[in-house]
Amino acid sequence: METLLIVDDDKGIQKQLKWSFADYKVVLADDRNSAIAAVRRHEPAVVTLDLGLPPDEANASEGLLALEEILRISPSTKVIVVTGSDDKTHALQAIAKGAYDFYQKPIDSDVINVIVSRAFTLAQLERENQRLVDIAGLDSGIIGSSETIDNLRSMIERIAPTEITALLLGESGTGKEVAANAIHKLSDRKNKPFIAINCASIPDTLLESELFGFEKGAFTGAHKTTKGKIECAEGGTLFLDEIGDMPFNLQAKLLRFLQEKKIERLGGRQEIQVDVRVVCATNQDLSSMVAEKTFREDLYYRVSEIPIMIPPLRDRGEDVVILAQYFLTRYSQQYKSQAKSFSQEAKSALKQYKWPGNIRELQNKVKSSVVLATTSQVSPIDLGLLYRVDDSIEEMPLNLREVREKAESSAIYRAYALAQGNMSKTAELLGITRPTLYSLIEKYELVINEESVN
Ligand SMILES: Nc1ncnc2c1ncn2[C@@H]1O[C@H](COP(=O)(O)OP(=O)(O)OP(=O)(O)O)[C@@H](O)[C@H]1O
Repeated sequence: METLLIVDDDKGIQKQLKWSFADYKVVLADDRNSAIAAVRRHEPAVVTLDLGLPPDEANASEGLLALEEILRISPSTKVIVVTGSDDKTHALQAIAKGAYDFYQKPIDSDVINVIVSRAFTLAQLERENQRLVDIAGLDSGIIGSSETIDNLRSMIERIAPTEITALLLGESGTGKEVAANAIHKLSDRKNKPFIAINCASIPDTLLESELFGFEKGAFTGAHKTTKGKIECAEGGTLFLDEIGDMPFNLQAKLLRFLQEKKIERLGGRQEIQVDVRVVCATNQDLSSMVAEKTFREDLYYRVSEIPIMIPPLRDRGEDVVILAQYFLTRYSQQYKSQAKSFSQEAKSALKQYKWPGNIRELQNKVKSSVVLATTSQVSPIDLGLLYRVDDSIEEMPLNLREVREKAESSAIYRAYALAQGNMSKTAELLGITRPTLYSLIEKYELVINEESVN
């Protein structure tokens, strides 16, 4: 239960307020000293403070001093000042000193309840944000507090200061580039460039010049000598994403750079010494590529001195909610949206979904939910996710029609999750046609992700 401190010297008002705040643990104080003692002892998130405290009941000097002291001891406390019916001046003075809001007597319990409950909501959100910042605040930038992420973070902290070549393995969108960047940021190279290049997204013919650079006149269109990504990363870190897509004929040249730290630009005759640390990533099975002779064995051993597995989001437990809240806060500020938190159903839906696109998919879903949400709480509908009520047998209704309906919607949800959102596969798994699936979804008012209707 949240603690609310009421500071008022009028016993009648104390009683009235205590009675109207039955949902909180109410602590009472009747002057500045007892108010300060209560703040230190009970650390209330919200305080209502009558500005007319003894020995200056007719004015606001004691109340304003109490406000300053409370905020000095506990700057995040939400103080709602209570003033006389026509005392706007002191109310505004209090706001200028950092009070959260003001309220003018006579007391209307409905109105003051709304103000206090909003203050608690804000305090709670601020606490949640602070918790996320604490978790995320680690220099690594890798958000999450699950055991798998803790292990990943400590592994990264250990290898970052060394020159070892790490091979980051994991599904698409799990945060391989984030991990590579963390290795860079926690190393002595942190003030030098971090350069990422995705070997799969650059045509084979261009990859060599992108990486190694070229001399003027090396090929048609090479109007001036240009440095490649390796030289641009001098002193820093080069992240080679999708290393499995490196063309075979370029692999020998890459190996030479990794072993001797020397490169030659395209069309150049001169060797250039470079000081670049390399981190690689792939979601392919490099060892079977070695067996199939599409990836050089010597390069494989050179790039995978330490293989690091980045776990998929579905194996990170509560992290999905922590990450979602982090993205929600970020996008809500960016889009000036009123969406501030997730409903209980939305949190369950986030945990139930399998996230085939991992954190990238989560990020995109949260981003659109921020735009779609019409209230401060994001629902599963805003996220475009299905939400399944977890029923234990004891909680199942005895009415057979209801049991059937619940079982059906639960089966639809499971099939949908197994089919990773593909509607044709969902229908196939359930042994029904797509139109029947759609009519069941409509009947049970299940929410589906429109993007995945295919
Ligand atoms: N732990 C994390 N904390 C915060 N954001 C994260 C985290 N992991 C990933 N992200 C975000 O998720 C998105 C995808 O991450 P990233 O590009 O690092 O994945 P990837 O595994 O390299 O993907 P791909 O294999 O498709 O290149 C990025 O926007 C990234 O900022």
